[in-house]
Amino acid sequence: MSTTESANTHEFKTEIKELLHLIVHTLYSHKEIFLRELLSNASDALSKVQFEALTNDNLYDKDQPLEVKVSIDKDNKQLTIEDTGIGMTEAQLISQIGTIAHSGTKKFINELKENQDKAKNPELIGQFGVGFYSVFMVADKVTIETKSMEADAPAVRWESDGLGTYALSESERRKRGTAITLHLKEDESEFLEKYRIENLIKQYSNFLPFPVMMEEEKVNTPEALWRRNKSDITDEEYKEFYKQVGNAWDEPSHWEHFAADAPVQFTSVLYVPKSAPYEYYGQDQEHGLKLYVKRVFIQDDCKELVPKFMRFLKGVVESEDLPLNVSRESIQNDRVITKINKVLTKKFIDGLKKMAEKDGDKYQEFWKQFGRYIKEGVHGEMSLREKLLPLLRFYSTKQVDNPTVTLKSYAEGKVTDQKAIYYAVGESIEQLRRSPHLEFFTRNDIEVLLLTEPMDDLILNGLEPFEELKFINVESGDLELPEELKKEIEEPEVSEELTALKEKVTEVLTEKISKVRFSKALSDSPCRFYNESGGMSHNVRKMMFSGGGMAGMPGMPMKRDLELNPEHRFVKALSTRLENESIADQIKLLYHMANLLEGNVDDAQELAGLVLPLLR
Ligand SMILES: Nc1ncnc2c1ncn2[C@@H]1O[C@H](COP(=O)(O)OP(=O)(O)OP(=O)(O)O)[C@@H](O)[C@H]1O
Repeated sequence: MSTTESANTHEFKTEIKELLHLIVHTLYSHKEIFLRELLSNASDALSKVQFEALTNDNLYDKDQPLEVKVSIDKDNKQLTIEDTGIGMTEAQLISQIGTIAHSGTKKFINELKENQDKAKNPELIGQFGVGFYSVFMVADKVTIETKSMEADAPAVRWESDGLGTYALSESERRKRGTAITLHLKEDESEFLEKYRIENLIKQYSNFLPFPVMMEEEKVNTPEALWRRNKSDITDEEYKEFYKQVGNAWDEPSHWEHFAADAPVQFTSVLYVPKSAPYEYYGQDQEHGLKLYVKRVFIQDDCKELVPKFMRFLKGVVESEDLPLNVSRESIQNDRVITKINKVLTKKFIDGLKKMAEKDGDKYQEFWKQFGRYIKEGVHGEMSLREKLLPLLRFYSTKQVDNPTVTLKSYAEGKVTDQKAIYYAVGESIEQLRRSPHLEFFTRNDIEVLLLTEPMDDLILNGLEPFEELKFINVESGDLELPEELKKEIEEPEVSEELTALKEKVTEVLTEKISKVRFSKALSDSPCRFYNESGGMSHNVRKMMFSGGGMAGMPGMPMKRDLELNPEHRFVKALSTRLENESIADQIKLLYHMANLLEGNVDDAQELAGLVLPLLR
């Protein structure tokens, strides 16, 4: 390459500089992970070339054995990891080594800038895989020499001290693949010790599917763990394999290892991680299952192997019944894959059921982390709904410490004539416990399920009755109460003054309220909202109108209905002040009160303006 020094020196992108800063300042207590990251990249590169070899006759250096070599040069303080994988062209080197692969990692880095506490939690950071750049924790200079599998692509050399720039030049390399040489920092000589490197390979990368060689000897055990006999595998081995296959730092909380022969042949190990992925709502959240066919790695995060709500699982599926040349496109409609999906789903759900029966505490932990995924399944997978319903767990007015209530246990505790399963949705259990909506139910000993996810309302609302009990939000205008209790909240006869108050409230709040009613449902609170006219509960409204694409959808009822407690002294007092010149402001305060009691603020400025005079 006849380029000048300045012409082949490139600047890192800002995001890479940020990542480097983060790595050096937060991950130093786990320096050794650089080796795992490099070996995992090498193994991926080997898998890709193995797959390519199936169809590509022009593959460069086709007969190279597929392996990784790790070598130490003590005199020059260098550690080299070399693979015979797919290699990189110059353009690939620039684009792949120069960007952060996972969109989640980018978001995470941004958040870290705002919340430094998170940066102190290496487990959290570990969820993202910092990748290649972890080398700069131990090296002050790194060289990559790489020759792509494309026959006519020249070999390239990349070199950087990790401080802001990297240099590209021509490389002498003739063999296909990539060699990464680390010039170790002064105090990192532990990584020049053969036993140390061997131990790390065994600890983190033992199950890589290709041999990892040191001085002509194989260090790892590249036999596929999932093909071995269950009874021969120790828990430690399963946990190790999880870390490697899931690119994880934590331990799995649960795993299922099974093989099926009919209706389709496959073997799999599925893992449930200890904690849920950092980002639930990310649209592009990855699936964690790898697909192998006849020992050849085909695809990472294969979405078709399980329904979407099971995307938090990590692990491996291998089948003999698929052709080696399956492509991403053909997988989507493949009948074998569909069958595997069915069997995996059933086995997994059965496994959870068993866990719930045998070890309630363990299931609780699972539920706290992954319950929202199961609810998503209940909502989205009609054909699985029946199977998933018994897995649901809830907090309730009678069970505020742990989510232990099932639909079945709820139904068993219903009061005479109860026709519905009542539920309330809010920000937190603490806030819900004090909600005015619950006063009536608590007084009458009717249990109410307490839910805190924005989507919960939509999910329960969409369910068919359970054992003939409909799902009804406590905010609903029609609670379908047992006959005997109906009377209790029927609109009572009230005094003339109160009737006049109702008219005044309707007039003052006409912009925000559709209907006003008196009811004795409330005990301690002066008022609450209910939904009769619009039928949309607070949470659904919030989800639909907050920022999302549905904001301002025409025809969507924005107004709510207001219920007043005729026995409350504040309401009674208001009714005696109808001629007072500040009555409109006082009524507006009533509206704000209903919001505050739900834990919300609507029009904070107006509220502040109304409260200020009271402080004079
Ligand atoms: N040994 C290698 N051979 C070929 N390509 C490589 C090699 N090492 C890295 N790459 C390329 O560089 C990219 C970036 O690697 P990096 O380790 O930073 O992230 P990643 O492996 O994609 O993700 P992760 O964060 O999970 O490690 C890889 O996706 C791959 O395309």
